[in-house]
Amino acid sequence: MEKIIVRGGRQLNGTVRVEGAKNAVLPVIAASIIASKGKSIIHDVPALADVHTINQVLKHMNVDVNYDNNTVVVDATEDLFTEAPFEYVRKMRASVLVLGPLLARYGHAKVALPGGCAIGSRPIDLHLKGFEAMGASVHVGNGFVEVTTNGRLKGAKIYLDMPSVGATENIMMAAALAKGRTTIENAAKEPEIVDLANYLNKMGARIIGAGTETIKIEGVDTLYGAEHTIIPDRVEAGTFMVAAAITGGNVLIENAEIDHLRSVVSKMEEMGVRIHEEGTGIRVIGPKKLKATDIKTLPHPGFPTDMQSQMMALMLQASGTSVITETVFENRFMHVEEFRRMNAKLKIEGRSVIVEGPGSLQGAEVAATDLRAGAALILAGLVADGMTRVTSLHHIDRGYVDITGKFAQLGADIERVNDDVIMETVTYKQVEVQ
Ligand SMILES: CC(=O)N[C@H]1[C@@H](OP(=O)(O)OP(=O)(O)OC[C@H]2O[C@@H](n3ccc(=O)[nH]c3=O)[C@H](O)[C@@H]2O)O[C@H](CO)[C@@H](O)[C@@H]1O
Ligand SMILES: C=C(OP(=O)(O)O)C(=O)O
Repeated sequence: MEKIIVRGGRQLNGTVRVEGAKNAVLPVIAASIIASKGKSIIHDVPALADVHTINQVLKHMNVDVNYDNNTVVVDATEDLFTEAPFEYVRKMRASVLVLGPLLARYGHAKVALPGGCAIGSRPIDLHLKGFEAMGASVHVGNGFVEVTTNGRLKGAKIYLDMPSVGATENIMMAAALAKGRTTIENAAKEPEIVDLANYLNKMGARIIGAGTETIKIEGVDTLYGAEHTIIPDRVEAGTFMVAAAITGGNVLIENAEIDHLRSVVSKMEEMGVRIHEEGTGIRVIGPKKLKATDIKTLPHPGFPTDMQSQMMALMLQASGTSVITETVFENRFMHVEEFRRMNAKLKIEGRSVIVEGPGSLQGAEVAATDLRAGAALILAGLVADGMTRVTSLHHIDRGYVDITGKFAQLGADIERVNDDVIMETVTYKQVEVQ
């Protein structure tokens, strides 16, 4: 079994570069299939398992996709097959983002139902309500959701019950080719929404207001391939910010956008961490002693749920009682049990976790329950006494490129090993000796 092994006690120092954002690149690659003319060239595409999955989804639909040297070239000008099967959606929920583009271009899309996952039930009802408001019919059966429309979608006024990132993206993509104007109210405001709107506008779409709670989309007849560079990954940047802070280190995080991280910066400063912009990056200097704080996850610009578990690791080292309240997902505390295996003092009370610090964390064998939880366990391992072994690495590989190499470059004692290989080698050596 593959494991990441961390031996705690090293301070992290140096420079690390952040990749293009996973949560921006997935909708952008999905959107590239709306272009019935021309190729799209997408730069700063991270070599993640999720990128591989979305590329596979596109290839399955007869799209010509080439990924080389962090650049994806997409040619979707041939006739496309409008289905995404369960084998891809099972691996990555963001596969549902092909619904909007396919519906807009072909009036038909069929995608396996994503189902729940380790952080919550994650329905897609808001995506579907949006499509229905634009005149589409939705049919759910045999594990699939099928969306169809006779002729072109029609622009509509759509109010989202909550500012869902995926629903905002799917509706924005569908509306780009609809007849007339679509208005999305209570839209998600995440930087990744802005990145997608910028890319769609380069393709010929007419979208204004992305990044605010009202997005207006004037439908056009055709979209064309376009060239685009993906924004930096604010969650990867945030993860390295915590790494610097938790080890009392001094790290320059390059290619990080401080404006995308205001809530994280503000909370970490409250904890005593020094943070400032430096060139195109962020410098983070950890204090000798961290202070406790409280956090509530919220849609952007509130504190991001994708940084909740990493901040929990940081709070475990802070003096006093901290409280984390998770309001975005109903079940995103699976990492609490794993932290407890490392001697963390944590108590779950409804949607909050009470963190008692500073703890004396102990190395243990722990499992990544989702991708951010995996990163958080590595962070805890950086300061734990002894050796921490993190398993279920497929989760981490969805969202982090070479996390082991990047931490090692900053001075961490960390390696990725395959136990099976070690066992085989040991057995072989024993045989030799005998
Ligand atoms: C690929 C990607 O970009 N993933 C991000 C995206 O996920 P995703 O787009 O799935 O997240 P949403 O913003 O849609 O979900 C937020 C909340 O709304 C609920 N909901 C959502 C849609 C819907 O139709 N009905 C409904 O009830 C969800 O169950 C959840 O409780 O935003 C999340 C919230 O910032 C992040 O944690 C994920 O990393
Ligand atoms: C929850 C996340 O991603 P996804 O929506 O792809 O599961 C994440 O990036 O933390």
